[in-house]
Amino acid sequence: MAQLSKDSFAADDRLMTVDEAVAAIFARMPCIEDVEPVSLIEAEGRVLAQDLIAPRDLPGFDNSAVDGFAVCFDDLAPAVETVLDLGGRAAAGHALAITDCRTAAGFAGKAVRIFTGAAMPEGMDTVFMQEDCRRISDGRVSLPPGLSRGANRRLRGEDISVGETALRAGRRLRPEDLGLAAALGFDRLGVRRRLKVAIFSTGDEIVSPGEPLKPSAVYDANRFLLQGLLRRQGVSVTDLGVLADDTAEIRAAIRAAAREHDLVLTSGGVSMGEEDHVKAAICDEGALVFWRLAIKPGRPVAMGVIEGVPFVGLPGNPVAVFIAFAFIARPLIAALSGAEFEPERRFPVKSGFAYKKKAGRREYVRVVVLTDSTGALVAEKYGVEGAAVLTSLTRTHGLVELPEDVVKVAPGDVINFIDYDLIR
Ligand SMILES: Nc1nc2c(c(=O)[nH]1)N[C@H]1C(S)=C(S)[C@@H](COP(=O)(O)OP(=O)(O)OC[C@H]3O[C@@H](n4cnc5c(N)ncnc54)[C@H](O)[C@@H]3O)O[C@H]1N2
Ligand code: MOO
Repeated sequence: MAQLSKDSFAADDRLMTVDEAVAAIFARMPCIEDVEPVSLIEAEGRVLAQDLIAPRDLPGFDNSAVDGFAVCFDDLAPAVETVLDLGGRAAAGHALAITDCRTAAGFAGKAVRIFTGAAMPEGMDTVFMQEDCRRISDGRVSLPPGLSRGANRRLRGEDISVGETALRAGRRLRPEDLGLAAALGFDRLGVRRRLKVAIFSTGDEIVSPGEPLKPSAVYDANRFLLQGLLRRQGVSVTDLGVLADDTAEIRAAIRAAAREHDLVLTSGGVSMGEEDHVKAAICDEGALVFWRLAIKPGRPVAMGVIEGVPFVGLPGNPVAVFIAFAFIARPLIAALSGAEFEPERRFPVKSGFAYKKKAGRREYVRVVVLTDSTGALVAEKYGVEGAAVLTSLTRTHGLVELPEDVVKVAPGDVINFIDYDLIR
């Protein structure tokens, strides 16, 4: 794997903004090169390694979008109903069956009974839906006026034409992408190998669920939160458990993890106290590339390079883990995996709350989104604020993003909402 140098990022005294950190990650982070072929069904969530070029037109032939009657538009009377003889039958997957021998030379002046997906008979350009037509018993059909030329016909190549780029390299493949690839005839795709990510929690007070809880200990929420978040990113996760607040132990564990993985993530131990050993371990074992960003929650997040492998020390508070993961670790994973990364869409909503904040940092407020009596979407802040409050994540819909320059929000102000589904 390509390795990062110790001086990959330049740090200065001012707190870096989230945008600066992400831009630096994308500018400097080498992505994994290895590509593996996988079956289409295994490709969901994986990162496409090369552009996928359409080897054929889609659809491959002009065909009917409805069950009904195909005609040549020029055979229709402009303003009144038209009665035509039926000359054939076109069913999907079958050759056109000519039912009227007299028309074997062509269908001029005839209609053809046609079904959805059947190829358009040559020379025909328009299809009536069967429920708009009247069958006349002697093999004729009455067609109403008013349809436009080309109605209910799907043109060859209207979805995608041969030679066009169907999916770009770097696409994290979604179910609909697999549908498109399959429709173009691909049964395997070249994807980047899964990123190998190691995680561990730190802290003398942290106990794995299932174990007895000593006084003043807490159960490890972060490893489980993180594993879920990581799985959704399509990476392979190694759970290294909980490490005590011991710099030597943490240093050794991080070094060993870096040798076997593409990325190491920890939680806890990155703030100011003398018990915060993770930051110290990164400085000793490798190089700190940033520590503390202009973001709340999540400010103490640390990033480093150990043995050429990126390392992110997420803060201990679970909400800080969630947010620093969404806005720092997730873009980093995209960069390392060679995946495209676009800032997730923000939706304007009305604020239902008043809020004050410091200039210069970006804040994320956990909110429920409701509809008011005028039909407008209103964001209501969750009642309990702290970054340790897990129910503030489980009982809300998403985050309101308050940019660096904002210092206060009043009820009724337009603010930007990000649904959790877009960031995990
Ligand atoms: N003097 C200062 N104190 C703190 C600052 C600061 O700037 N100056 N920053 C605060 C902020 S903001 C955060 S966030 C936390 C980050 O602290 P650490 O990353 O050093 O994390 P810990 O001190 O180890 O733990 C913080 C908190 O989270 C709990 N925790 C830790 N790991 C887990 C886990 N796996 N599952 C559940 N809960 C966990 C831990 O028990 C603590 O309560 O620092 C503030 N302090
Ligand atoms: O930045 Mo801390 O993450 O608010 O609790």
